[in-house]
Amino acid sequence: MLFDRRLFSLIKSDKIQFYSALICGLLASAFTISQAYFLSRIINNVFLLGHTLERVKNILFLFAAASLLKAAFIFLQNIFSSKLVVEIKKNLRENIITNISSLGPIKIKSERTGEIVNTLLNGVDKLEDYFSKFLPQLFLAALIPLMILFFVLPKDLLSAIIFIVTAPIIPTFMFLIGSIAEKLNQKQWTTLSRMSAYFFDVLQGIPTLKLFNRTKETLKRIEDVTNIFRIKTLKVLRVAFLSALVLEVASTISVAVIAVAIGLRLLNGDFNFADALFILIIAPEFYLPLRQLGVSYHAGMEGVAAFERISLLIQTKNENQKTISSEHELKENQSIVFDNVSFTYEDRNEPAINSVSLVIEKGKVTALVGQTGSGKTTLMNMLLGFIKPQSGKIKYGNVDLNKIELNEFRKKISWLPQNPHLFNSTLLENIKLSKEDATYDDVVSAAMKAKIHNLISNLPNGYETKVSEAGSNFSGGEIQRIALARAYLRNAEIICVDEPTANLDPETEKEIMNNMYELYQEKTVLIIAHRLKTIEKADKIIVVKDGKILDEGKHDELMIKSEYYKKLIDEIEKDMSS
Ligand SMILES: Nc1ncnc2c1ncn2[C@@H]1O[C@H](COP(=O)(O)OP(=O)(O)OP(=O)(O)O)[C@@H](O)[C@H]1O
Repeated sequence: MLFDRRLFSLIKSDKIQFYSALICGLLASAFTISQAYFLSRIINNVFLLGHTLERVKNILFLFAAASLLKAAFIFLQNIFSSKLVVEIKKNLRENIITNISSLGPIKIKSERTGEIVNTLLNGVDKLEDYFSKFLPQLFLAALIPLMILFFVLPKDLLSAIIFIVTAPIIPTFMFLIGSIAEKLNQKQWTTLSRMSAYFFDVLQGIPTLKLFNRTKETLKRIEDVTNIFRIKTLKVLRVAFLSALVLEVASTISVAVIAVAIGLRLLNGDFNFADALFILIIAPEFYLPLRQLGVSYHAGMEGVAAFERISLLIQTKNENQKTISSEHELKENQSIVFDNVSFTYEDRNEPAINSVSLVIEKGKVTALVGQTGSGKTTLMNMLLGFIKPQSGKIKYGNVDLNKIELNEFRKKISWLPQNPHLFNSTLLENIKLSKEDATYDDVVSAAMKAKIHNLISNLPNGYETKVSEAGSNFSGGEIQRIALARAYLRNAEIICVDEPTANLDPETEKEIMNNMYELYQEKTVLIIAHRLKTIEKADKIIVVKDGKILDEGKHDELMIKSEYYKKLIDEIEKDMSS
């Protein structure tokens, strides 16, 4: 269905712009009718009645005024439509971004980035024609012919009947052909999305493809994907051209039927010439909105097809939008409790976390240790709110995290992931990301604590230095320090750290680690620990195995009581010495 309620509801607050555009379209058509009326009178008066210029001066003036007003209303219609479209596209993109960010990194990873980018850019752009051309035309195609009929009916019943009989032919053809085109359009859009996702994958994986000498196969695959898209696009265009042709022929024949009916009566002398001319001039205008609807039908279908994908992205419920009730006010400095928490990933049979209960004590350092795949990251992602437990509770003090607004809780957290992301903006902005209202001096002081200030101030542009995409103009150690500066600036009460495992030389690693220990002072810290030093210094170590807590305690205690822990530490020591 081309009149999609969900799409129409996007107009929401911009209804005034939409209806203004519609009213301007209707007024422009009213002045087209006036133009036809005055023109028919001018021709009749000058050629049949032999009136002088002086005598037709008034009608000429009215004709010119109608022409000017028509042009003015078309201009205004375009302005209102453009404003409407800009607003809708802006709201839609904001909506998509908000929804994507509320999904959290785990769900986003399961989406294909290329597809999201295609939807965000091309998909939203496709709606431009839907709102600026198709939707107003849908209303105008219903209203303008009625308006013309209103003027023609009193002058000639036969012409009005021909209009009424022939008018449905164009929409009928349009919907018949359109239903075929609609399916083709959906397929074309799916192919385009897949192609974008594939290109994005290839772009990101170019070094890997080069390294494994797979460039040729990839080029062949690109050729195949592009060819499929070309064939599907041509199919859509073929149907679009065919539909335009059919609509043109149908409207031309209809106008011809009216012309013959009028001509015969004129020959017989039983029809007034001025009225006949008026109807003849106005006849193409009767079919014009229907034909234009046919032309924009293609744009409308593209918009609906694109919206199918967009709606998937904006429908994802923002589960985090919960309001805090007064009894759930967040207090300061509380311990965090995992109470019998379980979680299984969508595409897995075994739970990643299985009935886990643990306490992350306030003001203390808790380290998670365990083999790869044991569930450490999943536990941390739960605390960060990226994953919700499917059973059990996570509590901050007495407050269930499920019952509070996650963004409020997140304000209390600093996160140092293994590979911090730097954005393609200045160093200043990258550090300020953790505290929007920080001053320049705050940023410098945080950078000093993170021991990155000297490096930054020696750069030609200092804190205004542009960071390349994903920080590619900085080393792994430097990126870690910038992330550390973010954490110092944020000065949050809870710090979540996924300890870096690679990319750092021993000296840098030692310095960064020392820096981190300074940051941990008097904070509630949860670390996914990979270093013996960190583990030894932790106030509590939680040993994770196959999604369960195997043991917990201090390093010395665990070395005595847990064989499994001893084995883990042996492996860590081996890794560090290799
Ligand atoms: N997005 C995901 N979708 C499906 N399964 C996942 C996903 N992320 C993790 N898993 C699975 O969940 C289990 C726990 O993974 P998790 O990443 O929490 O382990 P980890 O202890 O942090 O491992 P590592 O030390 O290697 O980072 C593993 O079996 C893993 O394969």
